[in-house]
Amino acid sequence: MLLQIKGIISTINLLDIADIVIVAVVLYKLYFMIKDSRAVALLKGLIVLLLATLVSKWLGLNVVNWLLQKSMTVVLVALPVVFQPELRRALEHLGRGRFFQGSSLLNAEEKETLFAEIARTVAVLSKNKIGALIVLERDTGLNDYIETGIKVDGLITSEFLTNVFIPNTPLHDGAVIIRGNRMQAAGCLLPLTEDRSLSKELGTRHRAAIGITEQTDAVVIVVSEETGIISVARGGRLIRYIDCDKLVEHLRPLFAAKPSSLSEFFSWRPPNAR
Ligand SMILES: Nc1ncnc2c1ncn2[C@@H]1O[C@H](COP(=O)(O)OP(=O)(O)OP(=O)(O)O)[C@@H](O)[C@H]1O
Repeated sequence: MLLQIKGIISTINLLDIADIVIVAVVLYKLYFMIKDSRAVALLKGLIVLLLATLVSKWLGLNVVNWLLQKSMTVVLVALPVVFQPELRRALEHLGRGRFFQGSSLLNAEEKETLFAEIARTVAVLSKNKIGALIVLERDTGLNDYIETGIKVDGLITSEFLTNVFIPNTPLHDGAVIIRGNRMQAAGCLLPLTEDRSLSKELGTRHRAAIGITEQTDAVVIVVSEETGIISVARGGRLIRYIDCDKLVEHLRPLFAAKPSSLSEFFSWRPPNAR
């Protein structure tokens, strides 16, 4: 027995170890990607289906086994369709490494100015219960959504941004999209989330904020017209009841200069704050 183990160990070379490490890291990342997501429920369903298939084969239930095998095929074919947004985000994340990415649009000082202007705007809007939807572009281009609105090219200042959301003005309906420190468009239409587990009190403004962050890596700030509550959406999750003074603290890490693509890949976790 000991000799056998020694024999196996002596056949393992560096490439085998690298092979095992890569598979382990990929499985570990995969686990964190699907943890807390709807993929977990689906994975459980698949495991049940797999077990049922094995048991039916073991018991000799030929027709049941045949049916289960066919349904496994159908489920596997349907997976890319059902998880299109998740797959898209994962692939975009891979392609978003430093190697592929242009340099950040803003330097540290410009970012701080932008965040301060946004925080001042949000404070005014929240206090006066003026609804707002502010989308901050990150690495995923938002041109498709910019096209749905009215193009506006202007440096973000608190006065300018506040003005856009004043009720009954032409641009107040829909979302503002910001790239770098410039507004690209206002009155933009965003995709609504289809997440049925969301609280009924969240209307289309909040659902649009979550929707676009499911499909892109954008960060969205929402001010509720009804309550003045400030929320931040990212990665398909909504963090509510954000203190206006703390908004910058929420934004800063999301726009921090990135480490190399490799270390970013290994350190990535799906956002899970709600
Ligand atoms: N798909 C969308 N894309 C962009 N903006 C949208 C979208 N759907 C709704 N909105 C904005 O949200 C407004 C309606 O908000 P609604 O009251 O339905 O949402 P809510 O989440 O309850 O927000 P609030 O708390 O501000 O009332 C619209 O007037 C529009 O400005």
